Amino acid sequence: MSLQSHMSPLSPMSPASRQPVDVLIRRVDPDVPLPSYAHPGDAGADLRTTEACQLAPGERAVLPTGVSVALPEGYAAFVHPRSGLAARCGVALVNAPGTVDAGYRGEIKVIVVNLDPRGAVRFERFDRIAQLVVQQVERVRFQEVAELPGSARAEGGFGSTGGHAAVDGTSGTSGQAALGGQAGGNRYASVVSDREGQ
Ligand SMILES: O=c1ccn([C@H]2C[C@H](O)[C@@H](COP(=O)(O)OP(=O)(O)OP(=O)(O)O)O2)c(=O)[nH]1
Repeated sequence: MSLQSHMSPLSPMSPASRQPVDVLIRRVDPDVPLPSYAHPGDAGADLRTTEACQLAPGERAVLPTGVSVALPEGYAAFVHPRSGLAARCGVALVNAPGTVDAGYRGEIKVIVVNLDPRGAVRFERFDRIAQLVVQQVERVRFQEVAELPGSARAEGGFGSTGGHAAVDGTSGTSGQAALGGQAGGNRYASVVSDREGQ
């Protein structure tokens, strides 16, 4: 019997059909728990800080995780924020997602920032501060051409499809530049009309 004939088209692939990829890991801090997935099906394995740290509003820090890895060629790992810390405390990663290259053998670090305008955030040693997502990545050959092939989106970007009240084209020069200034066609009125049409 083929695999497809006894699986509904909507059923997820059986976990047994995808073998985990082995990744060599070394503890820089001998006591740190290894990164682990909290639930079956999770994409990210939690990373912990090996240093306690307190961040005032707006402050950032580069925190050590106590581990280094050797990823197989063709893979990279991405350091992602934890949504619970973001929603409850305003903690973000400055460079989210951080990229860990296959050739990197140093300790994985996490660049946290406290975006809460009022409250300080404190991390204790071994608190889970981020999650590591390991993915296959392509290397490409850039082929220079004089003209690119056409597409439906063409050069539209930076809010060209509307839908955000905050995109009013008036706050900040960098925003204006990104929207193509006054001629960008994405000022507040056009965003409102876009919403009314939904
Ligand atoms: O959140 C992060 C991001 C990066 N790294 C490590 C792994 C990565 O392979 C290396 C370099 O990262 P990246 O390429 O982002 O840094 P860069 O500023 O471009 O430095 P470099 O010139 O060393 O590539 O730093 C981390 O530990 N955590």
